[in-house]
Amino acid sequence: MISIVLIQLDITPRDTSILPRLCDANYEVLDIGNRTDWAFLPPLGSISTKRTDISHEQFSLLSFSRCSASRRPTMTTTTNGGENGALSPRSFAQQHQRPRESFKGCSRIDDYELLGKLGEGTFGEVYKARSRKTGALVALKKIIMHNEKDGFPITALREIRLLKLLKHENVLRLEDMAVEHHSKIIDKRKRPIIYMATPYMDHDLSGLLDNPAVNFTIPQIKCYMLQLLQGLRYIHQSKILHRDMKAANLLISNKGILQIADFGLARNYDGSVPQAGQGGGESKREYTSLVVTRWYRPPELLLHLKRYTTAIDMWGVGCVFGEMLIGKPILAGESDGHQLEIIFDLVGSPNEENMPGWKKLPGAESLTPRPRPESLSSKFRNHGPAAVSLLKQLLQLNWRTRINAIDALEHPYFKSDPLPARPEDIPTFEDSHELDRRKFHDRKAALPPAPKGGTVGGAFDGPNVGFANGDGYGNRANGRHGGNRNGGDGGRRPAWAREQPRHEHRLPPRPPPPENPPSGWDGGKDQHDAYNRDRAPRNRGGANRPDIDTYIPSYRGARDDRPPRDDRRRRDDRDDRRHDWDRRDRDYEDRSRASRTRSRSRSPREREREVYRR
Ligand SMILES: Nc1ncnc2c1ncn2[C@@H]1O[C@H](COP(=O)(O)OP(=O)(O)OP(=O)(O)O)[C@@H](O)[C@H]1O
Repeated sequence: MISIVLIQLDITPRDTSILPRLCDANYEVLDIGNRTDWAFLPPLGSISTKRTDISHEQFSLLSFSRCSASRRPTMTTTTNGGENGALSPRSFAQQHQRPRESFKGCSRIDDYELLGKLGEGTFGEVYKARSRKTGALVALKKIIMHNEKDGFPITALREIRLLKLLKHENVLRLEDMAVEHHSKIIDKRKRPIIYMATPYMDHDLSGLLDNPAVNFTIPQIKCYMLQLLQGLRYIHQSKILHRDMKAANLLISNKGILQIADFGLARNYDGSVPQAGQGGGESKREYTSLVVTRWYRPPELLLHLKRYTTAIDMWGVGCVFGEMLIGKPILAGESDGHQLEIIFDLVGSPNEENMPGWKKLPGAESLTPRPRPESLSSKFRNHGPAAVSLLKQLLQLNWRTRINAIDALEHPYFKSDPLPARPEDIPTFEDSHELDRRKFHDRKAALPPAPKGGTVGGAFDGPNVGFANGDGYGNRANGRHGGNRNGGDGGRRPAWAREQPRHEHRLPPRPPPPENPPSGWDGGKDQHDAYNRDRAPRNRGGANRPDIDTYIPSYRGARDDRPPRDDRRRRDDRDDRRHDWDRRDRDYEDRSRASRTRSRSRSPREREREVYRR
């Protein structure tokens, strides 16, 4: 399948005949001319894992004004006239090409003033910048090229393509693309760097929850949840799976608006869109199960279901909801096996009743989970029956009946007191992004220790306070409700009836320095910090635990001794898809003999392609 076409040629009658066919196939004609580049963007979902056949230079010619599927023409004529009579293929294409004035190509990086770094992700770094043309604040996401021979990264094309098509208040907008050309003196052979420009958002949810000065109120949580569900309902109705739902991918402005971001793993799906009262339904086809950051990954993906649905994103919404309620991630697994264990601890172990067909899933074959009841109701009881009910429906083991966004929006939780806040009524906060976590951590470390044996904790509580004094979900061991400044009143009123939920220290414990440091390690402080930040928590199961740890995209295999990719070196220790070299190698070692043989016979790039094939 052609992923993107950019052709430079003299137009001949034979050549022009492809134009209407491309229009028919919903390709977007950006420009045609006698001796010029033709640029076509592919229809949604047609991006394959083959070479993108497009260089950065060519890419920078493309136009990035918004398009919509409905605007595209459909051609009913045949290439030699057909129903449209006299219309020649070339005239047809010319009539349907985008107006020339909208074809403006990318901006230059000089059009922006860089103001600082906001985040470092799997696929690039994100900077805060100001447009010199409009004065508007933007976030510039740098697209990193890993293998220049393969052309422009397919993941970035997917993300750009999807963001261009989506238009909703609760979905991040792609406003522009910017190109940075290398200075001729330094290295003019180097490829230009491309950035995606999106409106600047003051916070991401993960950064905001880490900010000790911020305490979410219940109306605020309801307001964010409603916006999240509205955005997701729109995404799912647009036939798109997000596949990386997590707090760090939810951006929030100081106007109280929440937007879903990071479509780097998103793709369109086949089959019908969710219907009210019908959960996520069934999938028509298979996709890769190696998606979603582990802490937000649903049990069916951990058990390698390939016919998954929009329900995978709804599980992530459940995790985010729980995280907002207790102020820290609710399911912080240390490996895939551990992740399943803690899921079963929370929602009960799977059986034919609560997860029909689970035993037949590829990852369940050798699994015999210890039978246990659900503990969610008691762990979240302080947040009220409506919150527990919604959380239970979002965190349902059975993906077929897990609540969908349409029904979740109608849940009584949003209609009971206290009612959701209006976005404009939510207070403003200091900017809080992924990279601010360290700043907040240091600030907390500088605070005086909480009084020994005291019941007042809140922002002064250490990382384990919830578990030491209760169960970490806002319940105290002595049976009283969370006694912090957000929720504690000695148990006289249930926490859910008050406005402030519990908010605890969310940073996971700092792991020890590496025993087998990655190549290039010299033990310097920066390296040490970066390594520790990036490193996933150690496997509690010990060396013999037959546990694997997966996250995609996995670029390095057991036999790959290339240095780690720049963008994988710095990794948030809560999101472990990006690093931990020895663990990833062990992951490959632990896989079945067949897949090991297969993976060793392929280059990391081929493995990466395989991951994205679906
Ligand atoms: N428009 C924006 N405004 C403010 N901050 C942003 C914006 N876009 C991204 N960020 C910050 O950058 C971080 C990483 O962005 P994003 O998730 O899009 O990149 P990524 O490379 O796909 O990351 P990841 O691998 O974590 O999914 C976000 O968590 C957020 O803190």
